[in-house]
Amino acid sequence: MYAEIIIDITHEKLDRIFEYKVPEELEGTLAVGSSVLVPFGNGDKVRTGFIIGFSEKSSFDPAKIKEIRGKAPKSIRIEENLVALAAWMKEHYGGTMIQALKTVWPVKKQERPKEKRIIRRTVTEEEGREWLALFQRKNQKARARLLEALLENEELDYGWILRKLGLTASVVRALEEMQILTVDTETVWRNPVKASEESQKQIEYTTEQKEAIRIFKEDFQRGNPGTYLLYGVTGSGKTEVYMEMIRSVVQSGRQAIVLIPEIALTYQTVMRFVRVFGNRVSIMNSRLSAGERYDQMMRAKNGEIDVMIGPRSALFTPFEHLGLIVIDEEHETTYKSEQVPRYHARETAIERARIEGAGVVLGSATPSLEAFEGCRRGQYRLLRLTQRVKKQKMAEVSVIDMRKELQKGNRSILSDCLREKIEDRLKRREQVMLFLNRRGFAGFLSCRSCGYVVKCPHCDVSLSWHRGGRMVCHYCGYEEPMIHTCPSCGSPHIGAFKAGTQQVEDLIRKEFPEAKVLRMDLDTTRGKESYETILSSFADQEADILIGTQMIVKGHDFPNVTLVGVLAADLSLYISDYRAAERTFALLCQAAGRAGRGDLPGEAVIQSYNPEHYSIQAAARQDYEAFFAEEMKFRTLMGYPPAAHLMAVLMTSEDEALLNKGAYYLKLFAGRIRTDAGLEIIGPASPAIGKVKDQYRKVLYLKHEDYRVLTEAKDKMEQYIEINEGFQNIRIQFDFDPVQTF
Ligand SMILES: Nc1ncnc2c1ncn2[C@@H]1O[C@H](COP(=O)(O)OP(=O)(O)OP(=O)(O)O)[C@@H](O)[C@H]1O
Ligand SMILES: [Zn+2]
Ligand SMILES: [Zn+2]
Repeated sequence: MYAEIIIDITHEKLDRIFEYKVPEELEGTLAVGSSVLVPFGNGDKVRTGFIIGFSEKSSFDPAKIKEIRGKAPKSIRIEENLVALAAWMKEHYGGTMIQALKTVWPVKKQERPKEKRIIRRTVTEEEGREWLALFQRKNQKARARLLEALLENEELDYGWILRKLGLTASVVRALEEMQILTVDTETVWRNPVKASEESQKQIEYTTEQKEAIRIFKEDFQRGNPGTYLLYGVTGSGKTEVYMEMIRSVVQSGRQAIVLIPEIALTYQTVMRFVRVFGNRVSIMNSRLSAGERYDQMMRAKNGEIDVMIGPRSALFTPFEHLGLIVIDEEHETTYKSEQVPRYHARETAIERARIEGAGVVLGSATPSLEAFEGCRRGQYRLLRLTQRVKKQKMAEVSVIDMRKELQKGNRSILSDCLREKIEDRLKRREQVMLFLNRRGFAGFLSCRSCGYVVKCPHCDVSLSWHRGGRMVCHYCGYEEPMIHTCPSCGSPHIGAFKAGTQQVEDLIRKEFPEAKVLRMDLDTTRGKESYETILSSFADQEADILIGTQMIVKGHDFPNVTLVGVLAADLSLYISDYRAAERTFALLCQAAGRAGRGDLPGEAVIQSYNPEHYSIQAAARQDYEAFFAEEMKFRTLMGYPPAAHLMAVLMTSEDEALLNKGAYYLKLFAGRIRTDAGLEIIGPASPAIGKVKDQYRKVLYLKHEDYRVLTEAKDKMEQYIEINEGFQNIRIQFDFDPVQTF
């Protein structure tokens, strides 16, 4: 018997299957996904490898095939289904098989769970009392204290009781030798979710909710759930629908994964699930330690939980009988991985569900073009929630032309209209959210006399002005003190002109000194808990105005918010990215959706320098379908996803001349791959950011309607790079249907 093995080394040249003989004594104990020790390379150094298949016959001379040395110690087998998923990911997104395996099974073997020691009384109560009397007679106080505690509780936590009673380990050992107690070591699967006392409130589903639930349940019970898009306006009760679907999945003995963008993975959201599923729910997020993540994986594998909630990587939770994957806010760009393999969680979830016979529910108020187009093509089933649960009206939206404000002589970042409405809300003691599409105190620094922009010497991006008089690079962290004269022309008129959240806060405090203001952005939420603290104090109405970046528009329910202001709505339109309009539309709708979720009607004010743009117009009317129609025309015309597929080939090197040469030859090669199929090649271009951490970057884009033509091109390019010495000092990555520009 022979095993097909992937060696645990990330190196493109070793990205192939190696055959090893399975020794007789190991036959039957190894399976696909097992990790083993094998001799490899010069001097037969022992390496770890993963088994991805078996064969009866070898394709090489059996005499030359080496033998597996043994199982890798303390290793846990990767589920066979996840090995299959990894193979699909490698094929679909590029990268090596070992990178794909490590993506679906991110647990490193040294991440052992915490161990807990427990002391148990082994004698009866009566015997115990006799021993106690003996210790007291002999004046052995420490022994007596421990035994007294054990007579009250048959089981005690070792560390805790020693600390509490001020005992040493030798006391425990003495009683252990007398066979009064035993010390057992147990593995504790740490649970980050603490089940709450609050019980779940009873709700009567709306007609639309019932219909969505019914359709899913029927398909699921028939054994062929597919992919659904739950397209529901903000506040329409999508989360309740997911929970009901999950309940039916769990009742039939299967498990569910709920993906939520990290930013929206709040205590509020998690508790809603805990109220329904108790301690059968777990979460996975980046704030958990490696050990805690391991524990959650093991709890899932051991069948101790039914529901896993988490960001993108929770998709790989090793459930035994997966029944449903929910992707909330499916349009979010964070569902695309920025590490090789650059997978998209939506596509990967659909593939995992296909392998395991599970269903996928995508939910959004502003679906991605991919999801809505998928429904139009009949690949996904559309489930609609058109009404908010309590029939609250959607916020009334007004668009303010900021160019006209300037003409009127208003140079402030607040339009007159928004200022008046804020005043009004403060009087009525209702809450306001102000949303700014940017991070930090200010944007770039430029010279008003000559136009010079201060840039990072390593990254080719502009430096940002931070409080305390420093200029900071947001890509690499480079800092220097603020300059006061222009290095190019010597003019003193150099400074920061774009507004940031901190500047908005300063302005609001000045204009509305009586208002209590909170600010939430990356700078104020660094600490572990501060994000929750800010949100809950705003929810408890301890502040009147919340100012923030995109993180405040995500999925929070603040019933007393009746006004949402969007400052500089179009900033995200100027990013050179084919998804800029889609992102702008989604952000504006989500922002407007924060207003009027309680009993009071809501209003939103969108300030823009480009108010005619269709994404802003459609967002003002909250008209997704109008936006979709307009945007699809653009994507079709330009051959962008989802109308066609796009593959970015990102090349980086420290050596600029070598990179330019490599990019030239790679393009030449790409042009010869499929001359018949109309493969379009764009570039090589210098990305918007031409240099990061002293690495130069170039990018090629390949476009085609058929995804398979692109994966074929990727395979050929990989082969070309591998045999070509010239590419040794150039790093190359592939990105399919990228969600960002390089
Ligand atoms: N049928 C219902 N009856 C009463 N309350 C409901 C019903 N469905 C949902 N709710 C409540 O309405 C609020 C909004 O619902 P939910 O959070 O599920 O909506 P959503 O569509 O996920 O919201 P969003 O995407 O805007 O964050 C929640 O407090 C939820 O408990
Ligand atoms: Zn200047
Ligand atoms: Zn930098």
